[in-house]
Amino acid sequence: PAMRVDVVTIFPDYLAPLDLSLIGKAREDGLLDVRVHDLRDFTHDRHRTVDDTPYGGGAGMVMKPQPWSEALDHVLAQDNPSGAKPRLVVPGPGGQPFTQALARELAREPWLAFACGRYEGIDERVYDHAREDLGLEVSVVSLGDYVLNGGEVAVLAMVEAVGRLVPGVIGNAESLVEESHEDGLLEYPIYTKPSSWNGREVPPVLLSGNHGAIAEWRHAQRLARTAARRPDLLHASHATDGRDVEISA
Ligand SMILES: NCc1ccc(-c2ccccc2)nc1
Repeated sequence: PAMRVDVVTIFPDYLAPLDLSLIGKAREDGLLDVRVHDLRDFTHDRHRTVDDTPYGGGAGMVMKPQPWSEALDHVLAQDNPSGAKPRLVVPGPGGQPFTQALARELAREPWLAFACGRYEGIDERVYDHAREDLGLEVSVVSLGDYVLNGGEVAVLAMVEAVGRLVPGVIGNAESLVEESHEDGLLEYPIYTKPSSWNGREVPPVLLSGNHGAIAEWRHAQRLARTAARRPDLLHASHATDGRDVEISA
């Protein structure tokens, strides 16, 4: 069964990359049903106004609640005779961290709706309305502690991270296992032909055919890389054997 993904944004063209390559093919194959909605289609004034000044003062503008309410009503009503509900995901710098674990969780949902904020964000009553009146589960999700100009770029990243986990989207060619963050360690260095390039050799163990030694070397590299670059990811279960391992920066 396809996963349905709705995205509401004032910049629908920003989501055009979802028509390309992997996600695009998954859409053709009917594995992903991605629909992009222009928030301005749910305004009724001549200027298609979606924002206004913040109560309480402060810089910037706030997204008005009414267009969002009508956009969400449209999403919920479109091709939805059973009255099913999507999980609403709102990218924002103040959200819970987006992790591979959350991507896996979202990949199990039959229907996701993404709300792309712009300006300083969306009127808080939209979140309350979605939860209390529309009965939606609403998750505010952050891709990292930095501020973008809007949620569209974050949605592209999340749809790619989640979409590729939907069964059938990734062929067997692209392996899904042993990826960074799949089991909490960063990935090991990888090499391909030629074995000698630019005066630089591929680590001999990888040409040895000794699969036990290769697996050992790779695990040691993952531990060392994680210790060097992401010590926050290391925990007790990743006990090293104490031997030092040379790694690239
Ligand atoms: N964590 C990345 C991220 C996601 C969304 C936004 C954002 C900025 C302005 C308005 C609405 C959302 N910023 C950063």
